[in-house]
Amino acid sequence: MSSKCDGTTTPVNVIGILLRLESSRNCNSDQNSRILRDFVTREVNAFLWFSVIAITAVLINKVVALFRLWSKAKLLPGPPCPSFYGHSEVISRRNLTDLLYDSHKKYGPVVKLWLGPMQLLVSVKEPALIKEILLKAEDKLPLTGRVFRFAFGRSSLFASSFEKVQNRRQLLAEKLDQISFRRANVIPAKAVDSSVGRVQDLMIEESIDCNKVSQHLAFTLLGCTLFGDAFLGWSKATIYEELLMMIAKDASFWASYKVTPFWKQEFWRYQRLCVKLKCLTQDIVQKYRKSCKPFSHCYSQNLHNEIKSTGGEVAFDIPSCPAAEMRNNGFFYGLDDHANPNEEPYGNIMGVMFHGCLTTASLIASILERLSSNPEIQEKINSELNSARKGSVKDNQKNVDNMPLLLATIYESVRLLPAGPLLQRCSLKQDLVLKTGITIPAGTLVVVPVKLVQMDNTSWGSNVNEFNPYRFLSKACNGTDTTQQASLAGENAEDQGESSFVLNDPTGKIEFLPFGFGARACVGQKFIIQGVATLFASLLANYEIKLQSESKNGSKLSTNPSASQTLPNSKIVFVKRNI
Ligand code: HEM
Repeated sequence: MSSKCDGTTTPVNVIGILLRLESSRNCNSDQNSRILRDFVTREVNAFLWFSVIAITAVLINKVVALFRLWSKAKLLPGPPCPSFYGHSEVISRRNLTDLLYDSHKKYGPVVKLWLGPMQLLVSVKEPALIKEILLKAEDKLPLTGRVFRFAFGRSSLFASSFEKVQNRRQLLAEKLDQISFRRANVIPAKAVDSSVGRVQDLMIEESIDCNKVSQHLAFTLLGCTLFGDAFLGWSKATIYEELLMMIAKDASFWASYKVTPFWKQEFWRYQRLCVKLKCLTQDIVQKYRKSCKPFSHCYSQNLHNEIKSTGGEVAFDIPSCPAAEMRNNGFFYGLDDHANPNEEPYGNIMGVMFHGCLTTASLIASILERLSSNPEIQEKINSELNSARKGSVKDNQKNVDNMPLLLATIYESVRLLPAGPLLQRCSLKQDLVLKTGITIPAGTLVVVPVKLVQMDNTSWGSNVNEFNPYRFLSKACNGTDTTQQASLAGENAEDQGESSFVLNDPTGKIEFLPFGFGARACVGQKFIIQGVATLFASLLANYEIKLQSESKNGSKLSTNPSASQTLPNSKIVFVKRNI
């Protein structure tokens, strides 16, 4: 007799043995499944415990970070928080610049606002503090990179971390310097030439929409810079411009989603526009690479002859640009690196077109608006242009360099209407400790309200709201180097007669921030100031810009420094000069 696993006994014979074998197999499989069940239960329990511990650790971390942020933020001045969710509701009801204007007035140069329970915004308005922050905080908020990433893929020029953009920034700056040095004048002259053709088409009842023409001039200027001759003969340029503007309209909206909105049809429509733009970018880049002789000698000679034969005049001499030199130094060489897996092919190029077009269009619109409502300044610039031409026709750069009133007009226009209302910075990893002892916690969105800084009467004088390019000029005394300061404070230099002026270049002054400052300042600043100056020199040589009579009354800009200074988009008229 032997016992079964359940305790019963079976006789020792063949059948018995078979039955015993069978029962022991059953018994083993029961045991196995019990062991398996125990194992699974233990594993699941271990996993659950691990998850609970991990989630608790994350939560504790968050709570500690929250308390740390709150305790540090408590020391910063600012309006009391209306709810756990911060000031978001107040901000959505009011313009942020207006809110900051009132808050700075009440709380001083540093003000905090809560955008959410974990998102702190600190605004700084005092020049010394601004300088320190813009030099110390080199990162930007991740949202900045998201606008470009959503539209054009991963980019190494417009990303939030400074580490990622450092190299490409330097490379772009070098390329733009080369362009400024070699062909600063030929680009705008051609841009004007090609744009004016379009300007005629855009004319409705002899007047033209200021924003539309500015957008077109900016697009042509940037296109000519990046793609050379290939751009001027490109049949798809108009579609490219339209696509770029359609994307620009929605870019911030889609980037504001924390989770990519795959479920929205409109999002896919937007993505299709971005893909189309990429295909067109590829097309023009290939054309550019094939031609690879932007502004060749041949073209400039033809253009020169053409203009001479029509009796017109170009503002400046057109330099030749040897093809071999351009082939080796092609604009995209190194800038759009296809071998880099962290970059979308053509992403940087689309990013530069996007940012460059929007900001430059806003600057051109502002200048057109100011010039059309200040005909006396326009005429003075025109006589400045005539004397510059008499002086050094051969030296391209010197011509705009010798036009201080034109340059001052550009600086004054961008002071009154900067491309964006805020500069933003962020120190992603470390707290920012300022010399004054103020600590701004890591991850805080630090903003500089550019409009408020550039409209501050303590830096710019009592006439801060007026368009007065003379604030950037000093009177040159008897041709000597001695200059009389009539600048920043905005004294009326124009009252000092028709004597020659020298420009007090505001670049690098912390009260003048349209192109930012510090490690993340705009790479295109020098290039675009020179480009736009040459563009206007060419434009004013051929046309007088006038405000259409019925839009005169409605075109006054607000004089309230906190008010959002958007241009009224007046209708302007280009009147051909008799030359
Ligand atoms: C009137 C025209 C322009 C204006 C007003 C303008 C303004 C600005 C501003 C305010 C910034 C941010 C600076 C900061 O945060 O300190 C910026 C960044 C930048 N700009 Fe411009 N910009 C203009 C044209 C251009 C052009 C034509 C290019 C290139 C061809 C360019 C390239 C860049 C780049 C690459 C950055 C990113 C810098 C970074 O994030 O590190 N900009 N620009």
